[in-house]
Amino acid sequence: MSVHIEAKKGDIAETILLPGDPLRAKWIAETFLEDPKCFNKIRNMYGYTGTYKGKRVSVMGTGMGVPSISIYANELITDYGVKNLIRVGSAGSYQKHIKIRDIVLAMAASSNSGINKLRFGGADYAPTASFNLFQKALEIAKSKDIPLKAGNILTSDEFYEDDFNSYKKWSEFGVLCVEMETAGLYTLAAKHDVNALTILTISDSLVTGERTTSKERETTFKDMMEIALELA
Ligand SMILES: O=P(O)(O)O[C@H]1O[C@H](CO)[C@@H](O)[C@H]1O
Ligand SMILES: O=c1cc[nH]c(=O)[nH]1
Repeated sequence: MSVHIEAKKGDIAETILLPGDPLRAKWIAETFLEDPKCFNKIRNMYGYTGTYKGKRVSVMGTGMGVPSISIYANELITDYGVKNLIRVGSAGSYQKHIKIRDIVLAMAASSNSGINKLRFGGADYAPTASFNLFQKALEIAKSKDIPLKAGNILTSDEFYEDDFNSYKKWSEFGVLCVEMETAGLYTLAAKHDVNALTILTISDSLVTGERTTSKERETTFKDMMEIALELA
């Protein structure tokens, strides 16, 4: 048992899927895993381990934002020996060509979070995806005919910005979309020499103001989940 996870050693698989929402973790476990067993309920941050096509895989919520995912990623890696951390999240598009329901692989994560400035004494660190997971995700998507976009994303500390138009600076420099955890996840994976990849489904667009309905989100999330589970 660690501070925020009540699982016993060995309860968590080497590969884990990490949605922000603990209820999405429960839905993934109940929808896709065989024989899922719940290993965590502390703070209602549900975690499950089951099998997918005969392989052991876990899924657990991370909460929202870099501080929250950093707590769970730290404990999963150092207390439970997790080696592959695959974030499955939603994101807001910053580009005209990144449409609602598109799937985006985060090659790198820019950030307005202060955590790496603190860590690196004011210098910039570039958190990047693990090459082997990234390459495998491309192959899986190709074999399943699932179109993908990939590039730099923004990990933001804010969901509600004071200045709505501030996204345009990131957009001008090629950032594809915004979410709130990946820079923290990629940095910790690098520190501990494990693998991490973020797969995102576009749930809304800052460019057009469109939003997906709950039903649409559920079905498009399925494509993202299939890529993530095949990676496991
Ligand atoms: O859908 P999830 O994985 O929670 O990801 C996105 O949604 C939340 C904001 O609504 C943030 O956690 C953001 O990163
Ligand atoms: O962090 C997020 C996630 C989805 N949509 C956004 O605009 N921001």
